[in-house]
Amino acid sequence: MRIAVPNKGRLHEPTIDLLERAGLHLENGADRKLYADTVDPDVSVLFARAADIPEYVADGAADLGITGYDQVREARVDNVSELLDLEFGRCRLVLAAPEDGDIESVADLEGGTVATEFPNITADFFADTGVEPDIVEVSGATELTPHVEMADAIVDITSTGTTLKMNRLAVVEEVLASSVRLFGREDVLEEPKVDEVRTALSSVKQAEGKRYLMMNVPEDRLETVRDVIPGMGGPTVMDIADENGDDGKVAVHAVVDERDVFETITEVKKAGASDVLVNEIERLVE
Ligand SMILES: Nc1ncnc2c1ncn2[C@@H]1O[C@H](COP(=O)(O)OP(=O)(O)OP(=O)(O)O)[C@@H](O)[C@H]1O
Ligand SMILES: O=P(O)(O)OC[C@H]1O[C@H](OP(=O)(O)OP(=O)(O)O)[C@H](O)[C@@H]1O
Ligand SMILES: [Mg+2]
Repeated sequence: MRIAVPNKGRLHEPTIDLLERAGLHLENGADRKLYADTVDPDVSVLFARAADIPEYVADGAADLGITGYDQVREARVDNVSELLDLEFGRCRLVLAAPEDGDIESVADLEGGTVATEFPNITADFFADTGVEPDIVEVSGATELTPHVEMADAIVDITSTGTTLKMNRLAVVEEVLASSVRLFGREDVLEEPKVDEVRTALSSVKQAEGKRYLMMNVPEDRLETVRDVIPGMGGPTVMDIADENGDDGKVAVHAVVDERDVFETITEVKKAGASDVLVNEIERLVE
């Protein structure tokens, strides 16, 4: 099983980091190499440009791919399926035009020109609107094209909006919302390894929003503490082995939403718990 991952650019680091956290440690993968092995002898990694990854997967150079949804859509590959939203690399493809110009709606682009690094997505977007501008493909610095009379508007990536603002461009309409996805070629999806990889990556995502709470609770307060612990299933309750005689306490462990931790600590303290520890969780397979 081979996974294609971004070789550089902003998606490279977070993707490698995710694979590592998922337990798929890379080996022999020094920078600038084309391939790397992983600790799993059945899983290797191919480094490729973010934009090339969907085609590599579709054509069989790799079986699974990790790249932006925008790239998957732009490649128009029809034999791959999405397996998991990895929820980083969040951005929007937007139609944007000069702030103080005449383009205020999609309809204003009839007979106009739109520059983009994403000609297929742009064509699909306009096909749905019935408006038919010329679409000009550029390979970078798209934001400049309206100011050099190459285009009336652009379709480009935005996240913080800084680049658009710097270039005095305003969003006319959202074209596509994107984030990084795990996807695979349809003829390999039934292989058990695909699900193993998907589960490993998803376990990291699951763990990100959770914390592992540990606390000591007097046995006679256990039910009260139980009642104020939210989250996954019931807490785990363990006897505390105590050489100096039983002091009537148990250890309570629970997985709790990160957002609930603050309130939960207040509540369990009130209910009689002590020695509360909050731990990060590396992976969580439900
Ligand atoms: N500003 C941004 N915020 C969030 N995600 C982004 C942003 N810009 C790009 N992305 C996501 O990252 C993907 C790759 O962009 P990136 O700029 O890293 O590569 P690239 O410009 O294609 O690299 P190169 O052309 O140098 O190989 C995009 O397709 C998109 O999914
Ligand atoms: O809304 P913002 O936060 O400003 O982000 C948008 C910018 O980010 C991307 O460029 P990137 O930084 O990847 O540089 P690149 O043009 O070299 O790919 C994208 O092409 C936009 O130009
Ligand atoms: Mg870029």
